[in-house]
Amino acid sequence: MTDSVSSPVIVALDYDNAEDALAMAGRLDPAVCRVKVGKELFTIAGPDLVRKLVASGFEVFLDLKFHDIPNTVAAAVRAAANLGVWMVNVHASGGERMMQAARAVLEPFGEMRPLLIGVTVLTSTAEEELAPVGVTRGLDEQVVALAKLAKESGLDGVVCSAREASALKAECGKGFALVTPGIRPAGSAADDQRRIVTPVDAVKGGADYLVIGRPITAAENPGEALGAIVDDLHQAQN
Ligand SMILES: O=C(O)c1cc(=O)[nH]c(=O)n1[C@@H]1O[C@H](COP(=O)(O)O)[C@@H](O)[C@H]1O
Repeated sequence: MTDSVSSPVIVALDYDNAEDALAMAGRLDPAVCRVKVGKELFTIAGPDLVRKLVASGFEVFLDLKFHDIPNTVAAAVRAAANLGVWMVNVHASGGERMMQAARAVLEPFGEMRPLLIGVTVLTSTAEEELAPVGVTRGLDEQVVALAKLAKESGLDGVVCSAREASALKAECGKGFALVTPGIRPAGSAADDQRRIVTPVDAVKGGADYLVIGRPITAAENPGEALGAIVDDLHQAQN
């Protein structure tokens, strides 16, 4: 894990065009936060946009949540590594062979390889939504089981809700990164998220990275919104 960035915040650049994404990145400081490129932006703006963000000094989380046969996922993860991203993710529910293949393909990149992260249960998912898709154990149990599988498959960490962070730290250990979306400063709208936690509580619970989109990008002054979150985190640390 790198500590070249002074806060654990990863700003989700969820835009439908490269110009808006680059404009937002231009208002952020790569020494203070990282940025995330997800499915919509990548589908529209593609690898060029990722290269531009990397070239402007940002550590980029390429959030495409790969889930496919092992060969296809491994090839996609290699392509992401070739873009110079800092973090890339796959769905842990894709299984052990898929995750192992994704991890193996990063070996030749050595220390330059991106962190490989497994998605457990999306933060927009509520407990009652699991049974209809065939998951009969409880949500917390499912998150822990997928995180353990991701760890055994050689991954560097998982995406989970900060609500599950302390249980996962206990199960998976300190060096296993917990990346937590569904972060909402007190008083912000939950939007479509279901398992939300404030930034300070997330870090106190053991989250290593906080993925934050709308509370920053939809704020009247995104720089101030980020600054307020970072200040709260620093105060909570001291
Ligand atoms: O992998 C992710 O980043 C992710 C996983 C998850 O379980 N939940 C989740 O919200 N995300 C992403 O995190 C971001 C959250 O954005 P906001 O809800 O606007 O803060 C979005 O880009 C989501 O795609």
